[in-house]
Amino acid sequence: MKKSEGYAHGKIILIGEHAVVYGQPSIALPFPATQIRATITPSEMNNLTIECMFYKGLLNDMPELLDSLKKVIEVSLKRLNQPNAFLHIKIESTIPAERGMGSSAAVSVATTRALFDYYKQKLSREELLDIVNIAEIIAHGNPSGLDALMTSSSQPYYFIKNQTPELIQPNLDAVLIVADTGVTGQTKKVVQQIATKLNQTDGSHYQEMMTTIGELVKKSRLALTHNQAEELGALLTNTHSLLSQLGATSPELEQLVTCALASGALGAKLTGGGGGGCMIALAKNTTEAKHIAQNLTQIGAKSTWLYEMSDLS
Ligand SMILES: Nc1ncnc2c1ncn2[C@@H]1O[C@H](COP(=O)(O)OP(=O)(O)OP(=O)(O)O)[C@@H](O)[C@H]1O
Ligand SMILES: C[C@@](O)(CCO)CC(=O)[O-]
Repeated sequence: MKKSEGYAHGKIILIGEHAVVYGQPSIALPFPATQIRATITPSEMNNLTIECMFYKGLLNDMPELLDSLKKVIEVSLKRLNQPNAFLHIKIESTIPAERGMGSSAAVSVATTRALFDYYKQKLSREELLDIVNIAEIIAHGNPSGLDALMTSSSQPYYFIKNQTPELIQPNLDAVLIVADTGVTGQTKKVVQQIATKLNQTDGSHYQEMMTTIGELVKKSRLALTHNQAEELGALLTNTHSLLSQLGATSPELEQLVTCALASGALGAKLTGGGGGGCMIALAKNTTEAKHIAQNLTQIGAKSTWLYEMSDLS
């Protein structure tokens, strides 16, 4: 039986989420600890069928929640000149959905890769990002393009919307803890709420916050590449405070950030779209990171991961 597979992984935004939508820089890391696989086989029903954690059935009957997946399939098949393909598309994922780890972009990346592979067509990086970003407009409303890049790349990037992303080479002896509140985030909603704040008559205060986040990102790049863990930690915490003022946090995120800092983290912040989802904390070393992760679990974090920053050197 003909079969193809496409893969993508999660991403962690170290710093710059939300402000990146408005042209500020951001720094993000690939997160290969979480993965998505899309598998394509011929459909036994002479139709296009989908199987994933949210739904099993015909493409045409998919719930609105999966509109971005529907879009990515339609756009890919159109570009492949296969508008009436009879396929079964199965999505298996260890990226928690709606938690700021880029699950929507990763589903699109894996599915596009699998479809192009099924029809033995070359897929350039530009075309992949173009297709995924069309779907991300549905998922996020006004995507920066960061998630599409990061879920399909294996290296860290310094990213500014509509500019060629710059690879960065971290030099940091520290460990990042990633913790999931277990509560779904609301990226699209938070992106919309921030847009409303920026557009209101007294929105200049929020514009200034975006610029400040951009400055903190630039400083973070220096700290990340010059082994300045304490400096980076402070920059992360400052950014979290600005993201909170922008309305991107949630009670569960606040609880985990406060707990991480009280447990000795050098810094902590939400990551991704916010409104729930995941947070990150920076620890001096693995021992401290394990201690912080343990405390986060005790107060309710659903999952925690340790990310050795030296692995990126
Ligand atoms: N395993 C999956 N199977 C099918 N669709 C999925 C799966 N995981 C995620 N999705 C799609 O991605 C959507 C979640 O996207 P959303 O932007 O809210 O979260 P995220 O991408 O994880 O977070 P962020 O964009 O902040 O990093 C889901 O509503 C669904 O459409
Ligand atoms: C919140 C945001 O900055 C990151 C979501 O992972 C949105 C985007 O960049 O498209």
